[in-house]
Amino acid sequence: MLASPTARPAPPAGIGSTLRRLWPLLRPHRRRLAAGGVCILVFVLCWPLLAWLAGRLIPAIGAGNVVVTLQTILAALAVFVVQKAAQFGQDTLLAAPALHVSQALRHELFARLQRLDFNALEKLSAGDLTYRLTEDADRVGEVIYKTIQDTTPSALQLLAVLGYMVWLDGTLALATLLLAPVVALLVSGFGARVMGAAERSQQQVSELASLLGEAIAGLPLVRAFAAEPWLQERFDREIALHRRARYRTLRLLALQHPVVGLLEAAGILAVLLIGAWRIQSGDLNSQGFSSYVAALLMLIDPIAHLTTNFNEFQQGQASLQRLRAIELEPVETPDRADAPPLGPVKGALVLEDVSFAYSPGQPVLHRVDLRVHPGEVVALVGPSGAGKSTLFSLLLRFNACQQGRVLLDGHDLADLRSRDLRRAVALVPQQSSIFSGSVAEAIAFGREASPEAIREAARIANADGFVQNLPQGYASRIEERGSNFSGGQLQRLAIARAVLGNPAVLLLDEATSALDAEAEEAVQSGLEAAMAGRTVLVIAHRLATVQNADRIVVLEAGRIVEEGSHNQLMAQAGRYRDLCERQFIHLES
Ligand SMILES: Nc1ncnc2c1ncn2[C@@H]1O[C@H](COP(=O)(O)OP(=O)(O)OP(=O)(O)O)[C@@H](O)[C@H]1O
Repeated sequence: MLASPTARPAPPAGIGSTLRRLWPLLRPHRRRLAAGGVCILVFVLCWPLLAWLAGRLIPAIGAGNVVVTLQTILAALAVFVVQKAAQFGQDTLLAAPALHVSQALRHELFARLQRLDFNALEKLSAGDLTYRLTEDADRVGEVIYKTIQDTTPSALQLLAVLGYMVWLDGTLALATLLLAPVVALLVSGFGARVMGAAERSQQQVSELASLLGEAIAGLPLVRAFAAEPWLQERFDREIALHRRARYRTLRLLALQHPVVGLLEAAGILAVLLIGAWRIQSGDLNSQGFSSYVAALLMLIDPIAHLTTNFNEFQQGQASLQRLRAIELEPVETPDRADAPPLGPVKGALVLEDVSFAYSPGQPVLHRVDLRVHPGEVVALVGPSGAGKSTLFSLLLRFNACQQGRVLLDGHDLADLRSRDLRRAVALVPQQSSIFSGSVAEAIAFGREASPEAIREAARIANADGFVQNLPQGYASRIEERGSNFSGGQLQRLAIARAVLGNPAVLLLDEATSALDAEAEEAVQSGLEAAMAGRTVLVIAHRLATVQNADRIVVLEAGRIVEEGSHNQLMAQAGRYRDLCERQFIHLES
């Protein structure tokens, strides 16, 4: 029952490919980015200026020179005001593009999800996908924001301050710089390990989300089977795995901060020693050295930011990779560029020598030939796994047959625009999944429809009566999974949704769930009205539909084994009669 597979992993992405992936999303915001860039520049250039002022200030304080001290403090204050204003500009100007990018990323991914190949989609877990589109997308957005608004200024600050230090005293700067590669190596080494650990921990959360998705949907069933301890144990196992994976990441991060911090402290102490030697040998004066130390202290902040951001960048890359994995899943075959629009449809369906397999070498439909005339009602019956739902999936072009052709009014379905096809062929699924929202929205389901058209569809489906009796009529809210409506009411809404666009063909997957006699009668009367004047293919479970159908087609192991009216097939004493006797014997008698 639980946890379907997660999307396959994408190959590892480097920083370059990450930026290449994100740049098209950033491009529309280049003006704001440029303005933000100017603010960053002002912000960054203020640092060497402040270091220079510190060089003047510290000796002036030491000499008790109040005038110079006051002048320098006022100048520093002015620089701080400019710098903080630039920082505000940079943060506000760059926040919008960063947020837009994460929104665009989510939009693209959701659009991709809507186009995914049905088989690929069915194999993916809803919980895992939800996690990717929420948490992973959020993390990527956060990294984009940080990279633009924090990492870039920090890196530039580092460069500007280092440049100033080299200008002050090359030898001292060289000694300082010798430490930098050691720090950089350690940081990047840690980064790679943090990324690996983060990926494992995110994968674990995904699996947790898959389990939760299934658990929440199946909670009534779990309770009915008293399987709570089993599910709890399974959940506990997942959260323990998650805790362990998360702990590994946190331990790495915990180790990284003191190691980098220690290196920095040792570096500063070494610089102080070398500074004393430079002053002694007369190569540097105390003002220059004060300035140098101030600049050195100004390096700590950007290094700390860069280290943290680098880790977050690595974690963000793990998330981006998980998002990219969705992009690698196959999508539905797009419509042919020259697909002609489908005019008015009569509803003639033809399956010509159709064979289909989900996996190579395991055919589910074998050389099926079927002709359904406009307005005809054909019931599909057959044992479980015979291929009835698969046949429906071909008629909606959720799947394409590997051999033969499926035609609607003489047009090969492969040549039609999927949107046209799905407007002409409407589905009433077995489980009437209705989206939350108002009743009118649930019937319209994204299509332009006047209130009258919606009401008319509901009237046909025998739903208008009960909807009118709701306190807010068609504006009444349907909760998630239709929990505030009865099974029969939801089925009638699903019928209304199907007939709204006046489709020529109706595919009915009759609900097998037991409705009470009254609800069943209400649904049945809705169905009969909906079927009038349309070609109907029905996966039949109700005896009434089977008996009233113009033709009954018996499918077995992917082949049509019998065809005819109820009476003809009963007279034949073949598979159909056998099925009837087994399934409906009490009704027959
Ligand atoms: N997405 C899929 N991937 C692989 N195999 C599938 C998939 N869907 C269905 N099958 C297989 O194809 C065969 C036909 O399944 P199908 O759902 O079409 O049968 P059915 O007649 O509708 O059964 P039921 O009455 O139980 O719904 C079964 O063996 C099933 O296991």
